[in-house]
Amino acid sequence: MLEIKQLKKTYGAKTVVNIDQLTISDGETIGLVGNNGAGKTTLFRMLLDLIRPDSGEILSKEQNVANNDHWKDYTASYLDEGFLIDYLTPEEYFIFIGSLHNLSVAHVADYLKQYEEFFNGEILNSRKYIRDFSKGNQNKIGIAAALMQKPELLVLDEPFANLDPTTQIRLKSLIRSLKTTEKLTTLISSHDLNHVTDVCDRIILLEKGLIIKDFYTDENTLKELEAYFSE
Ligand SMILES: Nc1ncnc2c1ncn2[C@@H]1O[C@H](COP(=O)(O)OP(=O)(O)OP(=O)(O)O)[C@@H](O)[C@H]1O
Repeated sequence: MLEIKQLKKTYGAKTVVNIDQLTISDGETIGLVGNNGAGKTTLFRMLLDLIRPDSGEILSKEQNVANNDHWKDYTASYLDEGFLIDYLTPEEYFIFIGSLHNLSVAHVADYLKQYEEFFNGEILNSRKYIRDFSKGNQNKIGIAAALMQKPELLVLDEPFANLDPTTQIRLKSLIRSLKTTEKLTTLISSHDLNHVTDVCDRIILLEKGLIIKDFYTDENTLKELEAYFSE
């Protein structure tokens, strides 16, 4: 699905992403971990062509994301509330996103039914603008909207942050079920080592833009990561 080659991004004198080679296969659920400033969001932003690398490339289905738009047909993402439209209600936003994917209002309403539990009664029919929702509820809106296009690749930046424990657990079930039913490839950055090792089958550890570890999760992964981060 993805191939990263000699990717570098610098800000001033500081190299914030420096990845020589990385391949991500179809259907993998990848957890990107690393302390503040490790380069996780910068990597995601380059993957979504929101910023350009200084050198190197990111190939999605063998095509450079910086040179063509094909990846947009099958890639969904929610990085932060900048992806939302503040002055719309959630319903208006979902209908707008649906229209981008040629979905009718009725289709969108039908799609949203499956998120009833995930929304926990707090999102729909609330007569509030998106800007007036809590950060956690904004996350839920962004994630549900991202999934509307039935993506093959999903990119989520710290999706567990600001979610209540019940929704964190529901989000993990959602990610697992999309992996099984849709063979979705997912990239998640997270500071929550527990959740990320629980839901991901592969962990990539970034430090100062470099990949320090890249391994498949097993029953020892959480302990190994905790040991690494407590050094
Ligand atoms: N536009 C920018 N201008 C200058 N420096 C930047 C810019 N964007 C990011 N950086 C720097 O790049 C480094 C990596 O930032 P990034 O946000 O990718 O880290 P992160 O791993 O996502 O961190 P966090 O866990 O805190 O979200 C940081 O040192 C940050 O200050």
